[in-house]
Formats: sequence, structure tokens, C-alpha cells
Amino acid sequence: MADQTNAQSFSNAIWPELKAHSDGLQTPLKELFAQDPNRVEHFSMSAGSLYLDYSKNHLDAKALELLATQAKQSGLEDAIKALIGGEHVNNTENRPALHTALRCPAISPADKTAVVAATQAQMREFVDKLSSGQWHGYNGKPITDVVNIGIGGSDLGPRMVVTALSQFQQSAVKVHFVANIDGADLSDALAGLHADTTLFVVASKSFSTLETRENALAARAWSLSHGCPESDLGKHYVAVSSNVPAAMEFGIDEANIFPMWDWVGGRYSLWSAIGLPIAIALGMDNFDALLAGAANMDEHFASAPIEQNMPATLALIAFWYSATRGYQSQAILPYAQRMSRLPAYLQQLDMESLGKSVDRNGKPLTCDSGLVLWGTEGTNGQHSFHQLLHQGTRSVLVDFIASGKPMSPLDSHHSYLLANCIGQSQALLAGKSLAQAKQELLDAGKPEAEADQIAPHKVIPGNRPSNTLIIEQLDPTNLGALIALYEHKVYCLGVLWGLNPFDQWGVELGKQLGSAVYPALTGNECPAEWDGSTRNLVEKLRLK
Ligand SMILES: O=P(O)(O)OC[C@H]1O[C@](O)(CO)[C@@H](O)[C@@H]1O
Repeated sequence: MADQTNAQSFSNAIWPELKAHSDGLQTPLKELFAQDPNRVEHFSMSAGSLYLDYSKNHLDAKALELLATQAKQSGLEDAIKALIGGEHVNNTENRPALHTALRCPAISPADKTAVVAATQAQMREFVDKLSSGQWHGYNGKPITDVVNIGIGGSDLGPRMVVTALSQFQQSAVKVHFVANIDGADLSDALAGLHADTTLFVVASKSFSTLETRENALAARAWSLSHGCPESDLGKHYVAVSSNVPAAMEFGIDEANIFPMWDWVGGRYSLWSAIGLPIAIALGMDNFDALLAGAANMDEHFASAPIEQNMPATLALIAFWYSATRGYQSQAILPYAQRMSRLPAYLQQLDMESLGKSVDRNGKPLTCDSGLVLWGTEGTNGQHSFHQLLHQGTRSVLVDFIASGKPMSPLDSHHSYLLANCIGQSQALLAGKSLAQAKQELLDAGKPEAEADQIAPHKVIPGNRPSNTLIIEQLDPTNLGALIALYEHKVYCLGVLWGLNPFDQWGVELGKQLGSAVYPALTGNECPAEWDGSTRNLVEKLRLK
């Protein structure tokens, strides 16, 4: 892979022109639509069953052309090939990032096909046994509940997909998730479960993560104290890990360890055996459909020119607002209750990937990198933080996500849902002027003086950008494509900013210090060299 650096990105020949064009492009969105009633035709695209309307952005044809040139001069076309071809795009850990090989053999390195297929076959066999009641617990009863113990990438993806696709639940086996080291998480999950019919999936790529280790040990103790003989633990514990010796040392039968590989990053791993809870809940065929949807997006990403490439377009829009207009924040607003976990999932995907301060060569970045990403499901957010989106002083880039088909038999609810989704992007664009606000008050019978006093509070600036993504319906294939879309968008942003989106060294220091604080908190001594605040907190929180 061409080792593009951030410094190079901003010394691309096109960069000064791109920045100048953005600075000069001050036409309000409303006017852009007035100038070109067919604007949406030029600023929208489809990829499979996903449709993206990005017309409500401060972009014109020239801006798109300059952005595409910026992408090309940053080496994006080669970088896409490098990713999919298995080059060591994760340069600080000297390995590829081949999540595409888990779902799109057609364009992936041939040497990965066999191992991926074998693992999928192992998953299918296991899932079939579980769902047909042929996997028995220690006293011969079939398994009724599966608890996935994992955190970060070993939790967020499977949890999000199982929640989003609950309508596609195939199995009578119920899937639960435990992630937090707060014992309440495990206790709450275990309440009401029976040790003889509960199976635990210990999901940890490294098999060394504190939360997962402690939760798995506590679960094991629960199994034993609720009647499971030690010799039968193998019937209740399986693992997904790239660290087979550690999983075996924990006591899991080698035959019940599903492999992972270092070429799959944690936050890109739901397509691997880390997706086992998805396959258990929805069935292996639906899991395959999820993979197929992602594969469709991979093929689009690999083959569409930058100008028609949906992940690249989303990335270029974020780059435009961040690099040329100083935006700091992006809201993800899925108008689908069951996609409520999507923002949390994308937070890890995006912020753990792009929250970096140095470029691929370790040189300080010359601009801001990852945006602060947040959000919740619509319409709930409208009665919460949308106030800031409409009237706050900060600029936020917004992605609305809507499903064309209802996800319940209540059709009119779906129309209200979509009407709100569209209405919100319309409000962000159009806003409300002082004159309109005053007129509304006068029409409501308020005296002139009161109208003058209140009107400024009702002004909505408008001219605020948004993307709207439409999926035909919320099903495994389309969700797979949507997730892959965001994965590839993140990759493109990494290339545009010249950073490595596949490492996450930043999380290590907190982990190390947490481990050092533990003995101080559970013992009597606090190292004298620690700062006063830390020592004080340890004293205050030490269990008496
Ligand atoms: O699957 P593991 O190795 O337990 O890691 C869990 C998570 O921890 C992290 O390494 C960082 O906290 C994530 O990147 C990862 O998804």
C-alpha cells in the first residue's frame, strides 16, 4: 500500500483549491435547492438496496469533483485494493485487515477461503444442534438460553444485529449478552436462568480481556454452584478466540473453540465466529444473508468509481465538513426502534478506528481526525437532544437512516415514523426565520410587543446539513450492507486523514492503570507517588 501520510494528504495539489472552494461556497441549502429543483438527482446514489440522499449538504458539482480528486491524490483507489487484497494496511501491527474475506470470497485472497468456510461449517453444525435441541446440558436437558460474554467488538456487533433483526429470530433458544465488569450485568443476566439449560459463549479475540475473564470465571462458579459437575462444564461453555491455549486453560474443550485470526480486527469481527450469537438467534441462513449483504457492499466498494462509490462519498462528506469547515461531531439517527444499538456499535467502529493524533508514520496530524459520534433511535431523540441540533450553536453532521417497510403490523405508526424522519431533515435545512416566527405568534393572537419579544427564541437557523440513508427493509441482507457501508466509510476516512484505522493503542493505558489501582483499592496501600486526586478517590471508594 502506498504509505500515504496526513501531511501528504494536506499537501495534495488539489487541497488549496478544495479548501478555497469550500470557503467560497456559502450559498444556503435552501437556495441551492431553489437554483436546481432536480438537485436530488445529482446528489443521490444507490448501492444494491441502499439509497443515499446527500443533497442536503453544502456541496455543488465542483465540490464533488474536487473531493474526488482529493481522494485520488490521497491514494484511495490503491488503498481500497490494498485492503481487499490483504496487504498489511494495519501498518503498526504489521497485518492485514481482512474482514471482507469473511463474507466476500469472490474478491478476497484465496488462502483465506478454506479456513473461513471451515469455521462457518463448524458454526452451522453447532447452531443446528442447539436449535434442534440436540445439544444437551449436564442433566440431559436441551439448552434454552445462551449467554454471550464478551466486550467491545466481541459484544457490540452481535448485540446490535440480534436486536435489529429480532423479527428474524428462528430459534427457541434465547440469547443474552453480558459485557460490563459491573457484576450487576452478569447477575441481571443470570437471574431467572437455569444452570442445566444455559450455555455460555466466551467471546474474546485475545482471551485476556479483564471484563470477559472475570465474567467468565464468575459464570463458571455459578454453573458449578448450581449443580453442574466440573466434568460436564464442557457442555455449557464454548469459546470464540484466536488464543486457543488460553481458552483451553480456562477449561473449554478444544473442539468447542471457534477460531478467529489476527487479520480480523475486534470491531470488524461480527462476520466471524464472534457472530455466533447472531447465528444462534437468527439461524445460520440469516447469518449467511447478513454476510451476503455485506459482500454486495464489498463488491460495490471494490469496483465503483470514487464518484459513485457510496462509502467513499459518505467519507468525503465527513471529510469536507471536518477538514474544511471545522465540524467536530456526527449524529447517527436510525428511525427504527430495533436499530437502537446502531449508534453504540458505530461509536466503537468509528471512534476506536479514527480517534488518532498521529499519521501512519507517527507524525502529528495537521488537522482534526475522528468526529465525535453519537445518537439514538428516532423519534425518541426528537424529544431529547434534537433541540441542540436545531437551535444550538454547534454544527453537527447528521445521518438519518430509515427503512422503507414497516417493522410492525402498525402501518400508520410507520408513516408517522418516516414523516418525522423526513420532517427533521427538512427542518434542519429550512429552519424558521425571524419574520416567520413573529408571524406565527401574531397569527396565534399574541400582541405585537410580545411577538417581538418571543420571536427570536423561536428562530431556527436552518441551513444545517444531513444525509438520509434508506434501506428497503430492515432484513439481514440490507443490515449487512449497511454495516459494511460504515466500515468502508471509516476506512476511507483513515486514508483521507492518512492514519491507521486498525489499531487502538489509546485504550491500553487506562487498562494498565486500572490493573494497578485494583490492588490499592482492595488492599490498604496506595503508592505515595500517585497524584492526590487518585489517592483520594482510592481512599474514598475502598470497600470498608
Ligand atoms: O475480544 P477481546 O480481545 O476480548 O477484546 C475486546 C475489545 O477490547 C478492545 O481491544 C479495546 O478495548 C477492542 O478493540 C476489542 O473489541
